[in-house]
Amino acid sequence: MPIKIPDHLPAKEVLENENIFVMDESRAYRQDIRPLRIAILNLMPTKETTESQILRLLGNTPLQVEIVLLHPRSHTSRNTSAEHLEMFYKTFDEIKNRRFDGMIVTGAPVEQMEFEEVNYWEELQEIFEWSKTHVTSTLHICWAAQAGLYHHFGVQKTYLEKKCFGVFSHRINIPNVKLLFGFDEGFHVPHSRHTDVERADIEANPELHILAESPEAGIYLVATRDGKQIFVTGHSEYDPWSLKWEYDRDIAKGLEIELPVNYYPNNDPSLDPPSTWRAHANLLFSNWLNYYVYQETPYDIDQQTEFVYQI
Ligand SMILES: CC(=O)SCCNC(=O)CCNC(=O)[C@H](O)C(C)(C)COP(=O)(O)OP(=O)(O)OC[C@H]1O[C@@H](n2cnc3c(N)ncnc32)[C@H](O)[C@@H]1OP(=O)(O)O
Ligand SMILES: N[C@@H](CCO)C(=O)O
Repeated sequence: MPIKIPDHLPAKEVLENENIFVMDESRAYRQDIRPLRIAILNLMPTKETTESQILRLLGNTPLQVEIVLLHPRSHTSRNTSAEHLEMFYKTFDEIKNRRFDGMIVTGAPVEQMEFEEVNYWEELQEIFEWSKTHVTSTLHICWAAQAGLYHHFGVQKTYLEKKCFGVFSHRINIPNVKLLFGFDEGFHVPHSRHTDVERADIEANPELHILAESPEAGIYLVATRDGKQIFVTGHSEYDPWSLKWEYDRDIAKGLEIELPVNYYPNNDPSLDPPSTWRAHANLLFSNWLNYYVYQETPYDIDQQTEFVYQI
């Protein structure tokens, strides 16, 4: 939440220069407050695990957040029960006449097929188009980041020779961007993917900015200039155990898989992996909710306004 301080207090300029978000009294007085409406399009097979991971991060804010869980109607889930979906989820058709302050689109284990082979691709494209007019800011995670970059900007994914698997160190590329407020210069994020996006393909589009990346794992955070679309190639939302489950699963299946990098103490898979990315994950989600959703969305959500923020 922003600090509200008197309009002409000298500390206002000092804090603004340090990138602390300060709201003067006159703006604070004018600001109306209501719960934020966030849609979560959950494409993961392990939907219940992902629900906890994302809600844990969205819950770490003083803002009230109202959640609408979505699943693609054009896909029959193998790993989540129909009862669970019936009880807790809606489909796009049921909500497409509403507007949302924010939307999160999760990853999905379909990255090794072409986008057009994914059976809900057409529906996802329809949702991506709708998000441009009905959602203030959309956060795309892992495969959804690749899908969104491809749909909106024609960025192709590329196949990695070896799975990018582990916890990698990252650095900030552009200082003073609100999504990265409070971040340390170096921070850690898990990645778990067989595909990638190329720097040159992102840089070729002047609308896109690479906000953070990793020398080993590559591009991590990309945003449009107005912050309306955020693309996150890693899994900051993962639990400490998520990479272990994936590693154990692949070993049990007899798949070729190396130990996740920089994960187990002494690279010993019998030892408990510590979480080294939780603080960053919380900050990423609360910065997004605060600066890209809450501060930008209109009080009357059905009223369309232009974004004022520019990176
Ligand atoms: C790059 C990223 O975004 S990473 C994020 C993805 N990571 C994860 O999902 C990690 C957790 N997932 C898992 O561990 C595994 O997917 C498991 C254990 C749940 C299932 O593994 P498997 O049995 O080998 O795969 P399965 O055959 O069930 O297919 C996996 C998923 O892909 C879906 N899928 C397969 N083919 C298609 C297709 N053509 N179009 C759309 N979805 C497809 C399956 O339907 C299933 O998803 P669902 O449960 O929502 O229906
Ligand atoms: N994180 C994914 C990558 C495959 O899409 C997994 O290992 O399940």
